[in-house]
Amino acid sequence: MNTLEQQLQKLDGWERHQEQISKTFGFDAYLTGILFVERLAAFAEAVQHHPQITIDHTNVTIVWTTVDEGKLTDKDIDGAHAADNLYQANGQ
Ligand SMILES: C[C@H](O)[C@H](O)[C@H]1CNC2=NC(N)=NC(=O)C2=N1
Repeated sequence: MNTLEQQLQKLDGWERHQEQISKTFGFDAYLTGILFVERLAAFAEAVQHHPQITIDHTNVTIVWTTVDEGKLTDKDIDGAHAADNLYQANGQ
C-alpha cells in the first residue's frame, strides 16, 4: 500500500512545508513559462484542483495543498506529477 508519505518520497525536487508541497520550474523564456502555466491551469480545471502559482520572470513556482481539507492529499501528489510531466513535455 502506498501511503501519502511514500508517494511524497517518490516526487523529485518537491519541497514539503507543513501541509504544502512546492517546486520552482525554470524556463528559457518568459512566454515558455506562461505556456506551462496555461497547460497546468487547464489540468487544474479538468480535475477541479487548483495550485497556487507565482510567476517571477522565467521562474514559475507551483504550490499544492488541498484547501478544503487543510492538508496534503492524493490530489496534490497527482498535481505535482502533472506539473512535472507538463514541464518535461515543454522540452525543458
Ligand atoms: C468545489 C471545488 O471543486 C473545490 O472547492 C475545489 C476547487 N479547487 C481546489 N483546489 C485546491 N488546491 N484545493 C481544494 O480543496 C480545492 N477545492
